[in-house]
Amino acid sequence: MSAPTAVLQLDHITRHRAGRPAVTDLSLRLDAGQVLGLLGVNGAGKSTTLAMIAGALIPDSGAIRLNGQDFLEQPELARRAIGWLPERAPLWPELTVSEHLDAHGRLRGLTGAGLAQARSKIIERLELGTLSRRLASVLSQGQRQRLGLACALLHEPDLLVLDEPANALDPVQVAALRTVIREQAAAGTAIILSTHLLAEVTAACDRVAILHEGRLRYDGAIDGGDHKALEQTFFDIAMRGNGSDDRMQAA
Ligand SMILES: Nc1ncnc2c1ncn2[C@@H]1O[C@H](COP(=O)(O)OP(=O)(O)OP(=O)(O)O)[C@@H](O)[C@H]1O
Repeated sequence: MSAPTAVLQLDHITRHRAGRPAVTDLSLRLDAGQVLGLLGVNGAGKSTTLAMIAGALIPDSGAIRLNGQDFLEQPELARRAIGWLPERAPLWPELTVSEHLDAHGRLRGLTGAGLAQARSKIIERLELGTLSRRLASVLSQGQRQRLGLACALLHEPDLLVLDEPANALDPVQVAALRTVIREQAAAGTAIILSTHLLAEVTAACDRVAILHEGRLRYDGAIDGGDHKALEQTFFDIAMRGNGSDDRMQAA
């Protein structure tokens, strides 16, 4: 029996920024219902990788496939299949919460009753009801993040891309975010999130990929219990850059 088609497949992608390699020869596979944590120190290439997955940056070389389709050849399909929350949720200060959801829905091909239904559902799920008429300019950091997540989830994407989603959230908001991630994965969404905190990965993900200086240095499952070995691996890679290929696991 052949393996199911991956939701996301990166094949040897490379991208330079300002003339220097930011991501080099990166290959990754992500299946439905999986939560992959992309872990790395500042400048490791996490945001560049996620921006390529979300279609905001084009790789210099390599291929990205979404549900088996070449992403670069079919940007429309990609837009509908992906929900992206960048590091700082890009909001228009003069639009309300509800207007943001409408605008994002239309960009993803939702209209009429379908859009109204999707908007009500996500407002209820992310508890945005009391904020729906508020302008983005007056939202707190946590509320902005919640609206950004609602925009990313509105169209029920196959793939959710979250760049440092727990940044600037308080512990209650972090717990709520993890609940949404777990529920979304249980519903079959493939999720990739970036962080520089190992604890964030062990709490929210079932797999970890460690990037260092733009290269994949480790890819393995996260099991329950003691994460000391993983912590040591991350430390070795981050501090000495010598998490060697022999540590690479099959996910
Ligand atoms: N807009 C940009 N212009 C030029 N170089 C950039 C730009 N953004 C990132 N880079 C460079 O690309 C490399 C990878 O950066 P990237 O932001 O992808 O890493 P990161 O792991 O997300 O870091 P952080 O955790 O600090 O956000 C770094 O060397 C960085 O200096």
